[in-house]
Amino acid sequence: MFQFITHTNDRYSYIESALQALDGGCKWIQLRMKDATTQQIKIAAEYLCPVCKRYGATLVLDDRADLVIETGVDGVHLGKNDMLPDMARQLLGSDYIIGGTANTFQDIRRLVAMGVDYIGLGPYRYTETKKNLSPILGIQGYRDIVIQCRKENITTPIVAIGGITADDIPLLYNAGVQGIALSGTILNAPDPAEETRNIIQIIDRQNK
Ligand SMILES: Cc1ncc(COP(=O)(O)OP(=O)(O)O)c(N)n1
Ligand SMILES: Cc1ncsc1CCOP(=O)(O)O
Ligand SMILES: [Mg+2]
Repeated sequence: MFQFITHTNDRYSYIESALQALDGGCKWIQLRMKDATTQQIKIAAEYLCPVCKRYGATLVLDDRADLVIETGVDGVHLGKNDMLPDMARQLLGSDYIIGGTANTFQDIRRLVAMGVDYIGLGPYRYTETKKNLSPILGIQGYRDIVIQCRKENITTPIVAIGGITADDIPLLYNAGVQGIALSGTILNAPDPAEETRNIIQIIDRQNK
């Protein structure tokens, strides 16, 4: 599992960042547009929906469960300040993907009880991409939390996030996560589509 989280810099808009990742073979985009208006998010989501379908990629929105059905995306990623996942499930039903953010094992327990499809666990390390970061987990944090999940037979996929680069991926998979979410390391690479290809190869090797 590899999710690209959209961002913007002096070279790429949010939409262009998604197009770079799609060109590189990414099959799962999260449209995250912090500080954008509802109208801007809707326009970007409605543009990316058919593009992602052409690429055979899944598209989820960050935060905005309320816009999922009307924009036609595949689901939503919810943080602690967003709609509760069980409320989102009531709104969306079982055909949509709902992800939730965790920083601790207790967060994971709560999210699993609310029926999320996957968990974004982080941050792995410091990142400029998100303000008000939760405490950094580091590799030992992931190892400890994965062990606790196994003890309680929690099998919801865990996606590591936060300041992750290509070099970190084998270590994180060895710690027991099932997926990786990336933004900056792709967007800031000299050739983001090429970096996406490189990362997909690394992840494929972990899954063999
Ligand atoms: C895969 C994934 N994991 C965690 C997050 C963080 O979500 P959230 O805590 O809601 O913070 P914002 O992204 O909304 O700033 C995520 N977006 N994706
Ligand atoms: C959205 C989010 N949530 C925790 S860290 C993060 C940012 C991930 O982006 P990057 O890969 O650039 O650190
Ligand atoms: Mg959020």
